[in-house]
Amino acid sequence: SMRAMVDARTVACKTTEPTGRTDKGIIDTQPPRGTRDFFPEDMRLRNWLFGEFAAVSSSFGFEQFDAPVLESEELFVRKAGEEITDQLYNFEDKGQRRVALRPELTPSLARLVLQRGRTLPLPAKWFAIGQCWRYERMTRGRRREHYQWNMDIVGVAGVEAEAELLAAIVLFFERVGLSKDDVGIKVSSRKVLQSVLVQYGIPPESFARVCVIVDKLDKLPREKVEEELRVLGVPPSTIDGVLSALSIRSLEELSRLLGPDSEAVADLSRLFQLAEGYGYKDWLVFDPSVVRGLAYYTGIVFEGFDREGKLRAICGGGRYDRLLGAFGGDNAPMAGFGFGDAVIVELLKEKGKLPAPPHRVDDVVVPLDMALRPAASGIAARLRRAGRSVDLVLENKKMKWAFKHAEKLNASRLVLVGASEWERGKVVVKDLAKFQQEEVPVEDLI
Ligand SMILES: OCc1cccc(Br)n1
Repeated sequence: SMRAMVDARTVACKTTEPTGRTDKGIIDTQPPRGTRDFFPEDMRLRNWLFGEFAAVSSSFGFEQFDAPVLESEELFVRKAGEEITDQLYNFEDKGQRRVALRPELTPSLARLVLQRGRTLPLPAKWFAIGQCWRYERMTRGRRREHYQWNMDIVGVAGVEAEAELLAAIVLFFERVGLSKDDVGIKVSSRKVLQSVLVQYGIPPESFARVCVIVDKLDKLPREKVEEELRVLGVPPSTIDGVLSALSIRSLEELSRLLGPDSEAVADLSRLFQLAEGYGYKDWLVFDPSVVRGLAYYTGIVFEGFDREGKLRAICGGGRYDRLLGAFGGDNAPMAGFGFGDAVIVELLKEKGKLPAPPHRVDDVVVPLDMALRPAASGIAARLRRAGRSVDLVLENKKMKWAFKHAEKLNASRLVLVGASEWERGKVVVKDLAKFQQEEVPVEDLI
């Protein structure tokens, strides 16, 4: 067949020329480095996952938004040494504009909020599911794109916003069959680190960079982190203070360290109290070593993790009250999270809970001879108008083939359009689940 020939010739050709064409003229059928194709079976899983994201978002009354994958580079240029901006997929376009493929959705959200300005009714509860990009040297062979679900609340200063966002994450986990024994959510506040740095006299303008470096503690050896902090002018004595604060594991201890009127303690205590109300307190783990790697977080931060500790963070988020100001606008309180499409699939696979949604149709319609093809097309049209999914057999096939085809498509019914029945204004409907058939007048067919 054509396909076999193409495959054989593709295999036979060793390398592709820079144009992507082999010396035999076949294009490279692989997707660009670091990207994925979604064949139908992959798309069915993706549609299932995104369907769960959207269902949770709407059960929280959130509205969906989107923005271009391509954004002005200035949206993402931050001087805090984040991995996400170091790996920006940026370039100059043919109009000499500095542009970038978005590495995250939050800056676009901020841009839309600024675009609406005071006309935006607050609180705004928006969600998005969008493809995000990074340009990573392929030495690490990691992906360069993923899809991320975001939920954000604009205009709520209290930790009630974070509690609501955490509730959405918990509901998602429950919906996909994961329990608090499978996953948890580490919660802290950047105000912990902030107050420690103030105690050690570190200037506030270093705060974002210190957070980005401290976030690497679970990725880099400690001396590497200490080295990066030292380069930033954070003396070793401060580092010890910071690291000891991050090893605290209870709010009582934190309160002793930071004092009774610490904002961090107040925020976290309130958050755990709300979590009790929602009923997801047991999903939370107070862990001040969680700072997250995005420069703009200012308060509560959190990240979902697998209790077996085999995988990277499942999701992450927090409060970022100063992002609009960083874009030159008036600040508004904001909190949100990002939830990628990769780790969750790995985790569900591990847990044997990854669905494999089958392709199916309601009806297969088969004309039993060529002259009845227009009639069969009319039957298919009628069924489709009634909302049924219909596979109309487009070539002249025998009954035996039609049966096998209907089974492959997990069809509920096989509708046969045959000459003798058609003369009487009827078609034969075989119920493939109950192994019974009946003659149905066309006007009664749905
Ligand atoms: O989570 C960091 C990230 C950003 C963009 C693309 C990919 Br893949 N990963």
